[in-house]
Amino acid sequence: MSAVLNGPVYADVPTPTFQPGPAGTHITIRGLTKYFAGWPLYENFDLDIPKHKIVSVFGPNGCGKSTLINMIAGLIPIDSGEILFDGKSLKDTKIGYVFQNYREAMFPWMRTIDNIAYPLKLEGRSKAEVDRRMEELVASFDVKFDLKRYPYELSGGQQQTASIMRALAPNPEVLFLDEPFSALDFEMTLFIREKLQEVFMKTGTTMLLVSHDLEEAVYLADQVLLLTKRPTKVAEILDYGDARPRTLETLSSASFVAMKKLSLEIFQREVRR
Ligand SMILES: Nc1ncnc2c1ncn2[C@@H]1O[C@H](COP(=O)(O)OP(=O)(O)OP(=O)(O)O)[C@@H](O)[C@H]1O
Repeated sequence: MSAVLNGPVYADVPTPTFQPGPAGTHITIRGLTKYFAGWPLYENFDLDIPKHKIVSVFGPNGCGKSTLINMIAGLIPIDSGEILFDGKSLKDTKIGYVFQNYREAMFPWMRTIDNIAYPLKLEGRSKAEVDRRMEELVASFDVKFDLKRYPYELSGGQQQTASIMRALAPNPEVLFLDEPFSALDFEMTLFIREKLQEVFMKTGTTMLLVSHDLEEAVYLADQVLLLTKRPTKVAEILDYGDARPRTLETLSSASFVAMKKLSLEIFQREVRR
């Protein structure tokens, strides 16, 4: 009894209520905390990611760009916090993920076409549905290579094209792209960049893109999310509203150049801090 009477007195601290993001928010991140080996990478990190937009994540080396999208995509567990998609949890949300290393992303024992159709089969779609979706994807990606080949028989660009098709096959609500162009040559980078923009203009799929290349990050983005060094915070969020489709001419337009310059200034400020 005395243990109960003399026990610690807890103040009546209200538990913080979940603060939803502004209208148009797709992904709400609240109180996200992640430590690696006892060191904080993210601590009490909040972010709202808008719906039907492409958000490019940019920041100093090792600040946690990949870890951030991997935590949102559920590939890396978080220590604490909450991540909701339109108020739903990840398990009720359809997502797609494109890896930097396309060579390890595809099942080598499956033909390319079966790799692409795999998520549809996993969803239990009928053969007719799978065939219809595959035809749509092949047409929209203007595929000129033989999808009956095994992934290792294709060029790097063809493999990355196939892995983007696979990620898009089930019409995800969110597409995550971790350095999707970094292992590609320039010609293939341009091709895939245009394809992604076309898909985005047609479907409005929310996309989160990690890129080391500032030009590429800005070119595709509606919003550039600039991060600080770790423990990582939002340095700034810049809106970039140039009309789509963006083209090679966009790269020399005054608004694009100004956006790139401003992003670079913020990036350098954070690197030197
Ligand atoms: N499994 C892990 N164990 C320990 N530390 C890790 C682990 N994964 C990532 N880190 C560390 O967390 C930090 C963020 O890594 P992450 O790869 O997310 O950064 P990034 O910004 O994407 O990096 P880069 O710019 O080099 O691509 C780095 O310091 C990294 O060393």
